Amino acid sequence: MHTGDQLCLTAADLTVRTLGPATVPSPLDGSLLDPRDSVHYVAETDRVLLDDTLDMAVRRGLPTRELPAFEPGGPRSRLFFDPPRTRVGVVTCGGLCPGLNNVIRGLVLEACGHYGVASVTGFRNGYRGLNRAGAADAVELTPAAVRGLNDQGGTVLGTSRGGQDPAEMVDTLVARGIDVLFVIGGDGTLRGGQDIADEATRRGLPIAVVGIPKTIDNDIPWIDASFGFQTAFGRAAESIRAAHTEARSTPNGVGLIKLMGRHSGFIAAYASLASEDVDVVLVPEVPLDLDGLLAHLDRVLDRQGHAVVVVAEGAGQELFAGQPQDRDASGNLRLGDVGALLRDRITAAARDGGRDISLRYVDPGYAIRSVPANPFDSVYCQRLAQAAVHAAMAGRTATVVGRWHGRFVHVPIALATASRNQVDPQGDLWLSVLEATGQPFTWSAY
Ligand SMILES: Nc1ncnc2c1ncn2[C@@H]1O[C@H](COP(=O)(O)OP(=O)(O)OP(=O)(O)O)[C@@H](O)[C@H]1O
Ligand SMILES: O=P(O)(O)OC[C@H]1O[C@](O)(CO)[C@@H](O)[C@@H]1O
Ligand SMILES: [Mg+2]
Repeated sequence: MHTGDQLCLTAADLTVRTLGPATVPSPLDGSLLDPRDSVHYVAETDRVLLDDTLDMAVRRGLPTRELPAFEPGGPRSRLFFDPPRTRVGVVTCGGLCPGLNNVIRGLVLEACGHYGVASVTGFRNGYRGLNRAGAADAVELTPAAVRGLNDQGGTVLGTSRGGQDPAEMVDTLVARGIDVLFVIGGDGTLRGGQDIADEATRRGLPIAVVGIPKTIDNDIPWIDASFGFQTAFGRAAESIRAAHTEARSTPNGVGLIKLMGRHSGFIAAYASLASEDVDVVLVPEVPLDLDGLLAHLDRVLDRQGHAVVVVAEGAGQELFAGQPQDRDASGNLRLGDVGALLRDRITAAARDGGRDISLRYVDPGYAIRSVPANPFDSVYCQRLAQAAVHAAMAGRTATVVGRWHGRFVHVPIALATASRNQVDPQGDLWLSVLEATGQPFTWSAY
């Protein structure tokens, strides 16, 4: 995220929607320390500052209380919903991501075990499960039903892409008496959640819609990281290590690894840094000049006898200019296959230059996102789920929970979907990549 984008935000942009006054005492009283002085409860007046450098805060020239800041996540002493009369719904949408099942389990355990809600319904196969026909497949989620889910990749509820009518989805919620809907997904899912929340508000229905940020691409802004991202890049790093071993074991060995990342190159950047032996990282955020890349590779091969190139699937799309662009059911662009293009062009350039290379092309594809969450993500998923239940029970809606600079916060969905988190080519992450790989700042200047 660019500093300039952050400085444009005001306190109003960070204000989350609330369904109404919170008057119901939390049932968490009694299960915790003395509620009068428990550090557990969040003070409603407290905030988590958006800016975490002194210079940024000073540049705003505002009194401290008026600095833009997020509402903190966590349990409130007063709730909007009365737990035993509250019905909860859960849906998972979009591509798979490590930790989906952990979040489902966490939501059920927190909502049932701690708040004692009336029921938790799982809607099957993404937003499709909320349309008239799909609702028939909904399942009851109990603590017993979610036991052991945390060890499994995928989503026990199923998922899908493709739009549904918000009015029909709200009809389903009304028919089933759902008061709180948790939407687990990426930017598309959050936009869908916002539509549902807006439709409910239009009808004067007090239904809370709270998002939990899922996406291996880590492209949701104003959140340190989406869940599953760390597991996914860890898995991707294993593929890079394998490709590196292959490359360095052969004269003029070239390892080419294609990783997911439609518009954001975080997986490629982090997995490459984790592997330490990458010579070139290509991300969607940095324009690619093929001649510059090929010239650089030639020098790397001269110098060390092998080379490792990591390419995010969204990199180098400018090389497909003029070709017809297709979209998936959710409206996401289908990208040109940059991995195959690079494989062919690197091989052809080496042949033309009289160099006999051995290129190994590795595309771990879905293997990085269908695995169970690693320990870090397991903890993160559980804590996000708890934060989501706290937020919803206190009446927050059109809100996504996340962590900002290490603290759990409530982010308005409108803000989380207004832009995309991307690798900043001027930022310190990309600088680390340049330092680790030794690749040039721009290809065209090569
Ligand atoms: N602009 C939008 N408005 C309303 N609903 C949307 C919008 N974009 C996507 N959706 C719906 O949200 C669901 C998930 O969207 P999508 O397939 O883009 O995945 P995602 O949530 O962005 O996750 P990921 O990108 O990690 O796969 C789909 O059912 C889709 O129709
Ligand atoms: O093939 P599918 O399931 O549409 O998913 C592919 C896309 O999903 C993502 O992993 C995001 O979930 C992208 O990086 C990737 O392009
Ligand atoms: Mg998306």
